[in-house]
Amino acid sequence: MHWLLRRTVVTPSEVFYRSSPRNIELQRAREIAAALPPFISIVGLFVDAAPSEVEAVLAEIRLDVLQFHGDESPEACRLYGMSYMKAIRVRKDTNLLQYATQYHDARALLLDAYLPGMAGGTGQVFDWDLVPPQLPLPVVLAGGLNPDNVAEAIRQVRPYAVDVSGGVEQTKGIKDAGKIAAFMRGVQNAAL
Ligand SMILES: O=C(O)c1ccccc1N[C@@H]1O[C@H](COP(=O)(O)O)[C@@H](O)[C@H]1O
Repeated sequence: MHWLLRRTVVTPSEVFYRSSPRNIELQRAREIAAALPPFISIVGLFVDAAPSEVEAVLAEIRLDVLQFHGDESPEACRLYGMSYMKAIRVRKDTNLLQYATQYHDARALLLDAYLPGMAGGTGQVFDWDLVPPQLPLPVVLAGGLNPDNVAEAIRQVRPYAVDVSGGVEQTKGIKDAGKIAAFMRGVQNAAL
């Protein structure tokens, strides 16, 4: 789920990554997409998926944005001619300016925590001081955000949007409406 900060817009993500507890089958993803009101963007999350896998999803569901959360090259991200976000798992020596150049046509860089052996969705926060203030691409801040820390994260990083998964769940894969509402209040409290 992503929150754009200038306007409060919520964009749901559908996870197409078999190793994730949040992985969703095509049929269910289609049902969710069909139930959404108009003007809501749907993000499809992939981790090093084969092009045939991404194409199979695109043939069934109208995704608006692709979120590449693995080690996809810029060329791999461009294969579909669609808007995409590249997720970068940030650690001390990550050169985000270099990534912004490599993925210059991405709609945003999505910054997540680095945890060895894990693609993402870890619920871990990374050191927000590692985000340079003048990145030339919009930043979607992710990684361990929750209702208690999101306002501080926004004040410190000033991202274009925030993204949360585990921080608004009851159990892995099951979202909690109360926590989502609390998270939204946290976003509004940041008062940029
Ligand atoms: O949600 C997952 O299981 C997942 C698996 C593989 C890659 C990314 C995944 N989720 C995304 O990770 C970030 C941060 O999540 P969290 O808030 O720390 O739980 C977010 O973009 C999730 O959509």
